[in-house]
Amino acid sequence: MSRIAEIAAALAGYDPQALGVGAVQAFLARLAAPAAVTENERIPLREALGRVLAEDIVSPVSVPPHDNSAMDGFAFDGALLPADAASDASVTLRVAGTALAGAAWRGTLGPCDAVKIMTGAVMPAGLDTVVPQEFCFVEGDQVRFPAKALRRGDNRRLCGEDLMQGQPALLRGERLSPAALGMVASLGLPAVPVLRRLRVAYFSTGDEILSLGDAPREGAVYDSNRYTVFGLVNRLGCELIDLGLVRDDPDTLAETLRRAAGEADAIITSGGVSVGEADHTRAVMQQLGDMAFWRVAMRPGRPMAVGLIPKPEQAQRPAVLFGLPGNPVAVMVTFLAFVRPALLRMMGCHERGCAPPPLLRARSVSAIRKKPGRTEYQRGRVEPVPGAEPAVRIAGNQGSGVLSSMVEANGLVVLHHEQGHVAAGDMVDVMMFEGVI
Ligand SMILES: Nc1nc2c(c(=O)[nH]1)N[C@H]1C(S)=C(S)[C@@H](COP(=O)(O)OP(=O)(O)OC[C@H]3O[C@@H](n4cnc5c(N)ncnc54)[C@H](O)[C@@H]3O)O[C@H]1N2
Ligand code: MOO
Repeated sequence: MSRIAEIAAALAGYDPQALGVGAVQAFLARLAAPAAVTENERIPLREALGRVLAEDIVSPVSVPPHDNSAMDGFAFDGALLPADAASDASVTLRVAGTALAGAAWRGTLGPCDAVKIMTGAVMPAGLDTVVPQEFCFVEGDQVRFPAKALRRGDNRRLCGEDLMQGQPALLRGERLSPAALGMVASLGLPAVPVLRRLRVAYFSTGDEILSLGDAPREGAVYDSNRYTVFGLVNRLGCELIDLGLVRDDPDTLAETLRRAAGEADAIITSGGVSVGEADHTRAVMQQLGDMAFWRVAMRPGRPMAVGLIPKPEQAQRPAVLFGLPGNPVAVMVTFLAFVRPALLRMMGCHERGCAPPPLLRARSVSAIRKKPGRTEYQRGRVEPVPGAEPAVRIAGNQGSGVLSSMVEANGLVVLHHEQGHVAAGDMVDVMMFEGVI
């Protein structure tokens, strides 16, 4: 049995002519093998943004490396605070010295001594609490402050409270965010082991498509999908192999598809997956690979093809093909809902990192027409509303070829499979995509 047939057989109620969004996601979770990439390399931290860790990172040190102050103020022994937390008493101590960040104070303390301390300075031995300087009155070498607002241990950061020496700080499969880069740097590590970039080949199909630089001609449109996909794939940190624009000619299509499978782990195409007469794309895909052609119960993005295209060296894992519909917004929506999670899985990301963006609840300013029985994604602009839930407004023309409303939008209003019309003022789910795609 072919791999596609095997996965289809394992999914209850699989119907390629009316596949729900959830069923597509479940199918792709099986098709896109986790960690298609195994080769790894060690690279400088500065180059590692968006890359996927190939090994766990175990903390060689504790962070912070010592107990230190979280405030500019005075360090003292918290045992000197009155037992009654509500007490109006004030505490008066002698200031024995000053501890600076990077210059610890190492003097000897008397029983009622405090040390003036700066944020980040090492806590002097025996002192465990810091009173911020705003609460203090200083006279000569005496400092006085009200006890009321303070608890023992306040304003002190403990050694290892962020990361403990010997503990795993980050796990294999983490896609390195700016915060993760900073965290690795806080451990003093200048380089990280990462998996090699996933290689994604792309080509556009269609005789009516023009490349940039071509003179306009009647009935033709410029190839916008190539640039959208360039942006989408780059955002994920994959290597894009741009195979350009392929005419609707079976030999050229077959040659390009073979080349794509030879060079890449995944292949994305746009156009030619619907039922148009002049399209050879479907036939060529079917001839070269193990394919499924779907009508997904969604809008935009109804026709879609997925499959496996074997590599020239048969022993190697085949390339996963995502044949996206030609309409520019359908490309983006199917990428966000289906291709992106699958690519993340293939890149070696851990499960938590592979999910589509979480949904935000927002109040719809617009009434929205919606037929139950398919999932619809409408471009929307979410704005914060002071003191209330965020509001979402449907952005312009929702035609699946209209990119201007996609540019205006910052999220997709997700109208779920069973959902019907939405009245103005109803709450809806929005998949925020700013910074994601
Ligand atoms: N009888 C039916 N017709 C259509 C159906 C259907 O189910 N039955 N589905 C419609 C839907 S929905 C979509 S989406 C399209 C998808 O068709 P294809 O994937 O075969 O795509 P094309 O026909 O090649 O192109 C569709 C549309 O997009 C424009 N396009 C294509 N490539 C690009 C590109 N690289 N850059 C910019 N624009 C592109 C193309 O000019 C067409 O306008 O089929 C419907 N029809
Ligand atoms: O479902 Mo198609 O992708 O909208 O235009």
